[in-house]
Amino acid sequence: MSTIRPRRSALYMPGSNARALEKAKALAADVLILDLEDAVAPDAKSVARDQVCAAVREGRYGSREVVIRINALDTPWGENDLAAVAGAAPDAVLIPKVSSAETLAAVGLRLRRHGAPERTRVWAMIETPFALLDLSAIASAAYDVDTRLSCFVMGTNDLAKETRARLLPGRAAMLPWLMNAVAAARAYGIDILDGVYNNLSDEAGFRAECEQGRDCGFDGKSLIHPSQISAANEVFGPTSDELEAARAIVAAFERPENAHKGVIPLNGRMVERLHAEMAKRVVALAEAIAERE
Ligand SMILES: CC(C)(COP(=O)(O)OP(=O)(O)OC[C@H]1O[C@@H](n2cnc3c(N)ncnc32)[C@H](O)[C@@H]1OP(=O)(O)O)[C@@H](O)C(=O)NCCC(=O)NCCSC(=O)C[C@H](O)C(=O)O
Ligand SMILES: [Mg+2]
Repeated sequence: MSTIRPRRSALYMPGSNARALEKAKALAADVLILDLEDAVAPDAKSVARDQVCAAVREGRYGSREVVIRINALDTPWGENDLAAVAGAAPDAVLIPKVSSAETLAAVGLRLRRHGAPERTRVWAMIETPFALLDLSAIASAAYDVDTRLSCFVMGTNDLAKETRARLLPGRAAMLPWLMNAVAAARAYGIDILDGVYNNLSDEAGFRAECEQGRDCGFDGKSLIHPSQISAANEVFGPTSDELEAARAIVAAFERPENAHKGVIPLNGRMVERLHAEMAKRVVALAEAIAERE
């Protein structure tokens, strides 16, 4: 089993907000997304870029994964963002509004030219109608090591804007796109994070959407406020019952009498080796979370 990096909670913060960048050092989010794009007004773009790169260079974010979202390459800021971010060496650069695999190839090329270290990965926002029509090709960029692609992040606000679909409780209109994106990510072995929930005062609605995202197969949820972190961590992490059940499955297949069996009964259920693989992943995720905490 490859090393698992918990990505239950990914908190966006405006790169122009120095207080938020500082506060993030003590928050329990698995991932911090320092934003240079939509959360930053045009006249604050260059100050935000300098501030974010300085904060990332200085570090002190502990085990949290630090990701910088740049402006798209076809905007007035994108090229300068990418050059500056390559030097700051975050864990990943998040590219907004990716509509084709070619964009990811262009990003990979520039990161190499600007001397970004190998450990800096590329994450892609899925938030345009063209991306929805070409998910498989975009995800397949992960097989080209030069693109560094390792994670998708859903941009459900932009999807609602571009398609005119409504973001209603249950997200019926979005579900086909969400599930196709999950399938594309899994096909090419990358992680995928769900979109944000905009209503900060609706805790029950937020939790329900986290549960829906987890049930759809997402690795975690992108967030907009620190108050959303603990519910996301809870929902996207294994419960103690799930962990106990997973350990029981792993242990059952390790017993000598089951060594050559493909399927066994356990506590009244059929359990196959594929369930043992799933169980091993649950155990590994729980261990990675425990290590972090
Ligand atoms: C949504 C907010 C503008 C609300 O701000 P505010 O009313 O100031 O929040 P609070 O007063 O409740 O803040 C309390 C303290 O917490 C800190 N804080 C708030 N938000 C963050 C954050 N995101 N990260 C870190 N720290 C945060 C405040 O500084 C307060 O601290 P203190 O002074 O010590 O009390 C605001 O929450 C916010 O800006 N959120 C992020 C918005 C954002 O980044 N949006 C862009 C990403 S979403 C997106 O683009 C999705 C995608 O592309 C799509 O298309 O769907
Ligand atoms: Mg967006």
